[in-house]
Amino acid sequence: MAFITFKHVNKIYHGAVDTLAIKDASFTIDQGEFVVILGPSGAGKTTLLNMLGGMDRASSGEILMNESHIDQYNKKQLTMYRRDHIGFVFQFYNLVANLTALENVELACQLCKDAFDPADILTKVGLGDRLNNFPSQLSGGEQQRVAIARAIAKNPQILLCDEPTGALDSETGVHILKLLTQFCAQERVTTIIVTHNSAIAQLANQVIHVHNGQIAKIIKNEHPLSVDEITW
Ligand SMILES: Nc1ncnc2c1ncn2[C@@H]1O[C@H](COP(=O)(O)OP(=O)(O)OP(=O)(O)O)[C@@H](O)[C@H]1O
Repeated sequence: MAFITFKHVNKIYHGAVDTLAIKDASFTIDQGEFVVILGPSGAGKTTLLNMLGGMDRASSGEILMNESHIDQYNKKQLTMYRRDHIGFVFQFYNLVANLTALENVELACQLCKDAFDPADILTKVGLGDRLNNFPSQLSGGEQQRVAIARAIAKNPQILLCDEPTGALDSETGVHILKLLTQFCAQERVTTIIVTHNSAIAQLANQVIHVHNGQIAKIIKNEHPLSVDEITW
């Protein structure tokens, strides 16, 4: 049994005009995999990630994590699922501006059962000497490292990253990808990255190509490249 399963998932956004954002998506992800969801703007990548992370619901179909039916969870169960199992990293970091780096990570850990020590994790991502800096006193790459520390410190089973290097120059992006791949390998945390950057796909065990709301193809990669080997 796979760790994560999507079976015939559809997502319709209801509005003045209904949008079928995801059509009949089926795939599986194993524990500890590094997965890239790749596709152009508007393809439905974020919609897939939000359903995976319990931030949004499928309109139909099944979503399972460890044999639990996420698609049937009520609001409270979804909150617990997000809190206990999911770490999120966003393109624009989403840090709290009036909290320091340390306080941002502490805040995310407060409600978690098995959280790591926030200062330890910030030190691991190379920010041991920046604990008391506010986001505005950090570079974009450093802010993203705080955001990764915040997601990792919860000790999640799944790390979901939406264009985590999208706002960074390529050199800083490489540092961020190294952190993510190292964490995935060392802690065996299933890591799923949404991007339109096909270079990043070379790092993945599995690449899920999304076009017009459909899974266009799924490529399994027995020998993913390391971050130093990829060409941008
Ligand atoms: N809350 C919403 N309400 C209505 N339509 C939405 C909503 N969110 C997304 N959509 C639509 O669903 C489709 C898929 O959007 P989604 O954000 O998942 O794409 P994406 O591949 O992540 O794009 P990008 O790379 O630009 O972020 C798009 O047509 C979008 O306009």
